Amino acid sequence: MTVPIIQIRNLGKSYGTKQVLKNINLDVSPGQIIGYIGPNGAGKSTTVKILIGLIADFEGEILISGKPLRENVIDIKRTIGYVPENAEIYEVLTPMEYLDFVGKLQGMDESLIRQRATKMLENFGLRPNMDQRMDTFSKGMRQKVMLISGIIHNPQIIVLDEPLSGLDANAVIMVKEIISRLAKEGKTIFYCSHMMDVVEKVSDRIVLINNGEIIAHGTFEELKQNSGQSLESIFARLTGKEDIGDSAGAFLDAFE
Ligand SMILES: Nc1ncnc2c1ncn2[C@@H]1O[C@H](COP(=O)(O)OP(=O)(O)OP(=O)(O)O)[C@@H](O)[C@H]1O
Repeated sequence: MTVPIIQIRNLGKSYGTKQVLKNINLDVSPGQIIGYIGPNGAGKSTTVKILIGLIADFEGEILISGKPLRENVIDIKRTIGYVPENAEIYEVLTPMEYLDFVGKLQGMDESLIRQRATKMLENFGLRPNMDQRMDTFSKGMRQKVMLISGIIHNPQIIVLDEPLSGLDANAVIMVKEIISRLAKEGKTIFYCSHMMDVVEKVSDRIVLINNGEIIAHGTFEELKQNSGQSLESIFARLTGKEDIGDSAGAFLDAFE
């Protein structure tokens, strides 16, 4: 059996007296794509921030490639790539300057950064903008640069928080394909999203969290077995929000 690359054991997190993660247990094998989904405020970003070493104060244990995260955070950070949904990007820089900065923080050689960045920017259609300041960029263009910055160092684990945010249809197709190919190469993908249709298509396993707890876990086929429903309906049912149509009606009643 493959040794899990990520082992999350009894993970808990509180902000003051408010407990936002409770007893999260999860093993992820190399090459797996985990879809981590849950409603707003469920605890997805908190889990991710702990996983990438941004939040050090948590209960339980996380092992990455068998090593405890707490004691090996600097080394482990180099093996993880993170793409946040809304990153503070240094707008006064060009994509190339920004990627050069990020790559050097990861200990990469300048010529390798330039080579990879050029190729990746080019394939995202950003070649004409490579040396333009990013303050003129659209949200989607920035998101493409963020995606590249999260993977340029060729990490073993890639954590994506709503990576498709702001991307146009073609870019969405391309990123889905990139995610699948990275997984086939053995990279492990931890994919947080609200876009159920995409989660359903790209993930090997889906983990649904609500109020800081895992409430369902399995392949999409397993989750759907009992209900025969789409992931969106399963999500609504399990998180107790089956009356969304009523809520939408009530929302619009405000105009009356
Ligand atoms: N720094 C913080 N201090 C206090 N409470 C926080 C902090 N960060 C998050 N929370 C709370 O923790 C809970 C989980 O938040 P988190 O951002 O992890 O959820 P999420 O699932 O990522 O939500 P979303 O889909 O809206 O991004 C929420 O109730 C949130 O208000």
